[in-house]
Amino acid sequence: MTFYFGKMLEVFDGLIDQRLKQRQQHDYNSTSIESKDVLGTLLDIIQDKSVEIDRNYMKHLFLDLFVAGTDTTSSTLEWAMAELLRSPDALSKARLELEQTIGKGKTIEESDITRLPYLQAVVKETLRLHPAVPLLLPRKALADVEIAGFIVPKGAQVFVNAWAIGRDELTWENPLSFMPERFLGSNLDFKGRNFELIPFGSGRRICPGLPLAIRMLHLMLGSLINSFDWKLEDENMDMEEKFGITLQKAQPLRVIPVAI
Ligand code: HEM
Repeated sequence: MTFYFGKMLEVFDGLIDQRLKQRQQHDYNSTSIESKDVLGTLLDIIQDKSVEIDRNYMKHLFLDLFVAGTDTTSSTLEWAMAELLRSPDALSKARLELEQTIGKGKTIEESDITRLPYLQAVVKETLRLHPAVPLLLPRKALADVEIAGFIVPKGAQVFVNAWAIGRDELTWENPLSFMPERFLGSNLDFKGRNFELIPFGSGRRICPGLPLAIRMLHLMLGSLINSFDWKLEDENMDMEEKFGITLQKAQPLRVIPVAI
């Protein structure tokens, strides 16, 4: 792990050097896509506000964003595809909605997402059953606290089991079934206000990548469904989970895209 982190830090170093060089060139375009990404924004802040941001901090910020943002988003997408391929009815509904709203095979734009309630419900249902960070990030009690008759002593490490909350039969009807319909016409979402669905956590340490992750998930999932038909390599797909900091599929999803 340390080896890979070291390699990534080297890559970031190279990118920062390259970008600094570009910005010194006369034809540097301050409105280009690159200048608006995280690195461009940080360099703008340093330049415009004359603040010093240590290069080492910058590299470790990028490392945080990569580590926190890649496996989480890709495994959620994998679970969403796996669930849809096991639920032909849900897949047909998602596909029909895309066809009718944006047109078969067309590329999805960010602005289309609000017009795709079924796709949004599929993403919510996937995050309910397969929260990528199942125990959120650990907390530490600052003082003795009593919750529901239990004392959590000062200094105790506390995990919040978002995975179990999403499968609680007192809250969810048929908790183990993949039913995106349960979210249609409901205001319940994953932005930290509804404690029955907290795949991104809640409160001041809620996932800062939520807005990006959500856009990416809808765009990627919608594009995959709208651009191809999909065939499972093995009809008896295994849905076992591999437990870890992130919740992965134990057996990677293997599917064959078929041209539409
Ligand atoms: C489906 C995708 C994602 C899920 C399910 C997810 C989930 C989470 C969760 C549960 C936490 C801990 C929150 C808590 O304990 O209350 C977290 C923290 C974090 N996430 Fe995400 N995340 C996702 C994508 C991303 C992306 C795309 C980024 C950035 C590009 C990101 C950056 C972070 C960072 C930096 C933290 C630590 C925040 C802190 O400690 O204050 N995440 N995420």
